[in-house]
Amino acid sequence: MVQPISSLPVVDFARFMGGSSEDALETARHLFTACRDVGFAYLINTGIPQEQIDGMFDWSAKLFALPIETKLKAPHPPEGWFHRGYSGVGREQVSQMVFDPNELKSIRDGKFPDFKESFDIGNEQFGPLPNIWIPEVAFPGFKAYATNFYNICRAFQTSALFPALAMGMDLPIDFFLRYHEDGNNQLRLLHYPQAPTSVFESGKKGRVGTHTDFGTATLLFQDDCGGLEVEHPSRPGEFMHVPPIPGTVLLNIGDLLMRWSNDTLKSTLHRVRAPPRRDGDNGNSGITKERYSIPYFMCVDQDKTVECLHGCFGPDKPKKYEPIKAGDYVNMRASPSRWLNGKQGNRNNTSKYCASFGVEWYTKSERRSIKDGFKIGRQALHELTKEEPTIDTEAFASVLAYETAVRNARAPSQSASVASTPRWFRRWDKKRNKRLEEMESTFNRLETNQASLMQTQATLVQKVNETNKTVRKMQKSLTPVLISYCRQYNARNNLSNDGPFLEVPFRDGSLPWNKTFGDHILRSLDTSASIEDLSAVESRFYFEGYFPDTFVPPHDQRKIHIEAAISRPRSLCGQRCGTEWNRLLGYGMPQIWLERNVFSLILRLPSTMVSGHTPSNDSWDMTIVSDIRDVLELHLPCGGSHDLS
Ligand SMILES: O=C(O)CCC(=O)C(=O)O
Ligand SMILES: [Fe+2]
Repeated sequence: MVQPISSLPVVDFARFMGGSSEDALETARHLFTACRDVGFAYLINTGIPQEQIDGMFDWSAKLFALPIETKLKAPHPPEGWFHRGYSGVGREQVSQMVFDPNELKSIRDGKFPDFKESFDIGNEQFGPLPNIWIPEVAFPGFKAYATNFYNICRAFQTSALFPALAMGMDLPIDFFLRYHEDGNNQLRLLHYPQAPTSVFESGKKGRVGTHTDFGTATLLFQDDCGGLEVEHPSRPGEFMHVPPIPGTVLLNIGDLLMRWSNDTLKSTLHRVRAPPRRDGDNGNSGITKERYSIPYFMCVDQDKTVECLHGCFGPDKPKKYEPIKAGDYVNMRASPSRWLNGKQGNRNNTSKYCASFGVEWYTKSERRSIKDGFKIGRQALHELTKEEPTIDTEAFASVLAYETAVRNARAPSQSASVASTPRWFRRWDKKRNKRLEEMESTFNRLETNQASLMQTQATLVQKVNETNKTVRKMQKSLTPVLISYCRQYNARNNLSNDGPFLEVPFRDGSLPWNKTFGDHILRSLDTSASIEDLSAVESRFYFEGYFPDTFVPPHDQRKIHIEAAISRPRSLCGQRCGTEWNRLLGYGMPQIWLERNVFSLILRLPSTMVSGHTPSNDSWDMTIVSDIRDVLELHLPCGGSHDLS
């Protein structure tokens, strides 16, 4: 039965935060009695900015309007206790903790699964349970907004709500804060899609089944749809509508705080159904519009032990519960059957109620549909990571963080078995590792190949160097032949002064034409005229090239020597020298005559003049010596010339 109107208390935080100390105490007492008598209250003037709440609802609408593939880029892990990321419609059914199989069956035959989708967000700073975000590129701005809203809720919790509750219960003002240091809280965005009202009324669908929240307390923001129902404080089994009231935030107490307070504070049953029909609505056209809500669940730090609160027990009110570590309590709630180890569950060895969040509450067919949901999630994840197993996307990072969290932060009863790491994840992980191994072995192979290539390259370079050396040697030994050939050609075939001459290499084997010396480019000497045109500097370069280690004569004489070096001695032809010299030196003579004549000439000259090493100022003598050397070099075999090396 549902009462038409709610009669929840309203607690005004303006009087706690901005009023006198009497006002603050009065508000704190009011909060305490609301939590004691009803377990639910509307809070007003919380200081949480309305535009932030509206903004969060806008983001929530945008989020749930995303294509399913995008939403599943942040899949909620299969572990019921790992409340992070997106859960699709039908992924969860909240129900009371029930141990009797028949009762369980009757619940299952009733309204399930919950017709809603959700997205869970935790404290970004809380390592053990990392957030699972949709990659920023796929949903930019969401993470920043949601993180900020989470922090706003937490600020209200720590600066007003918990101090007020502690004050109202005559506990030290920071009492509850000391048990909530980790900020292990959970912001949940909920979306209930629209559906024909009849399906809710016939019980084919539910929104949220009857349950209590299991933590310390919950703040609940709801949109203007309605549908929330809370059990009447004094008439068990009767539910009253708790309509949304603009400017308010709902508060309700959770099971752990009820146990902690020796059942002084009340964790009240509540549920979400289709909102009440408005006057004149005969139900024929009834479509229950979609609904959004945002609960913020506050939880005790996992490692803190809660023990019956001061002021909540006495001679006439004995302690009902053993102290319990919050982590163990969560465990017990997540898997009560495992925790009870076959024993019958009852209100003494467990808490009174349990909102089931473990898959163990589902029937086989439900589990199958859940598995399908996971499959889509896995595929989305695979899509995201298959191209680059080491890609640094947020989703990949989330999964890695999730893996670490599953291994490290698994609640004690679950950590006993590594096998409880979700199978899909282990398979995916195995594949990923295999791919990484393959990549590594490919890389190693490539590295080995590269090393042997480098070895081959080194050998080749060595061979090329050796060949170059040989070529240089050959060139060196060929240089005199080339010099000889060119000069012979120039001398024999171009007796006139017009050229064109062949280029005669310098002694060092380099080719002089167009060679640069500092700013100078050596002009090519293809005619006698070009020799005549040489500047003093050019003639010096040419001279030094053809006669290294030799005394350098004046410019005019240099030109004569140069001409001699590239063709035939000018001094021995033309006007200054008669044909006798030509004949003597063998121009136009057969080789055999030439050699005989040259030797006879050498025999007639002093040895110092022949060697050409002795500097002499006598230009004529120098010219003759040079000419003779020239002829020797020109006409005798290479070995015959002492200068050619
Ligand atoms: O959607 C709502 O208004 C209530 C949700 C709720 O009670 C819960 O998630 O625990
Ligand atoms: Fe709830």
